[in-house]
Amino acid sequence: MKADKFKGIFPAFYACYDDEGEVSEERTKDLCQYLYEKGVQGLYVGGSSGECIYQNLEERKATLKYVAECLKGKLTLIAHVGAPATRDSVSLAAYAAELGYDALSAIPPIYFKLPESSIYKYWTDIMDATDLPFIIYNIPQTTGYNLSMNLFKQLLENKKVIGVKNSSMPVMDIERFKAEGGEEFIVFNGPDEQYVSGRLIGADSGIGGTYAAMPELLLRAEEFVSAGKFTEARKIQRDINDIIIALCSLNGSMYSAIKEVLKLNGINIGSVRAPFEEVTGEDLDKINGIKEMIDQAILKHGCKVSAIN
Ligand SMILES: CC(=O)N[C@H](C=O)[C@@H](O)[C@H](O)[C@H](O)CO
Ligand SMILES: CC(=O)C(=O)O
Repeated sequence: MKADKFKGIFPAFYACYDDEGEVSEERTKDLCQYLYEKGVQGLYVGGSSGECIYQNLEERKATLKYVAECLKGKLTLIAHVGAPATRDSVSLAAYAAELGYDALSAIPPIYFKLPESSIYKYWTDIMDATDLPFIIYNIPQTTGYNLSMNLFKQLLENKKVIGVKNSSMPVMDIERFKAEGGEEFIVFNGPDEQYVSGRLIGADSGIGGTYAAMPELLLRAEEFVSAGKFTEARKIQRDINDIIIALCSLNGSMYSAIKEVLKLNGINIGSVRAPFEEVTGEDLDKINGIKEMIDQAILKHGCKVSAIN
């Protein structure tokens, strides 16, 4: 197991739609190329940011396919295959393996409040479907289930479990998962607002829903952390947080705000799917200001604008 390929900055990939709201091959590949050129280490495809819960299986498979066609062998690709029914997750997992993804990941079952035995079975059924390594996704804010140490330890007995993406807010959860998982076990920081603190307390890497809006800043934060430059790291985290708060302060979903920012960067991946709401009216005019905040922060912190050239 080469842990290094799971180290670094992994933007959560967005759903890319055409003007009619259908998954777009061309726009999916545009976003792939854009992020590749920024120098990120990998992508987390089809998660919350991929609007997975609002897409059908065919759409999710199409996205997995377009991303693999563009970036397989170039970046580390993690397929999120969580779905309400185990059979759909298994079908997505098998397809991701066929496409050559590097790892699978999944949220726990949603909607029904199932016992831990069912959650264990759900994740294990996904793992049994392929030879790929597996990354547990703990995101209690959206799933209502917070991974217990008990179930975590049980899952660690399966050698396919190589990591956890932890999005719960206490950074101590990251510390505990790392302590229990061990040196080789990969812990991904979930909350982008706590990237620096997550890394300091034990996270190896980060997967985040806002990274693709400002990959330069996250890559730079990582440079500061790995160089032990903690004052600089804290300062860039503050600017990242101001940007996230601004992205979340508009009248539509954060993903809509981010997609509008991306449009200003020349990347049109359409809008968001209902029930997510679009940013509209006067709030749409505020996007220019957010893009300006990102550009200013990129300059201020001496970020590389492109990894290629
Ligand atoms: C609750 C949630 O969606 N968490 C995401 C994944 O961990 C984050 O990446 C957020 O999108 C990000 O921290 C902005 O709040
Ligand atoms: C991290 C995130 O936003 C996702 O699950 O896609």
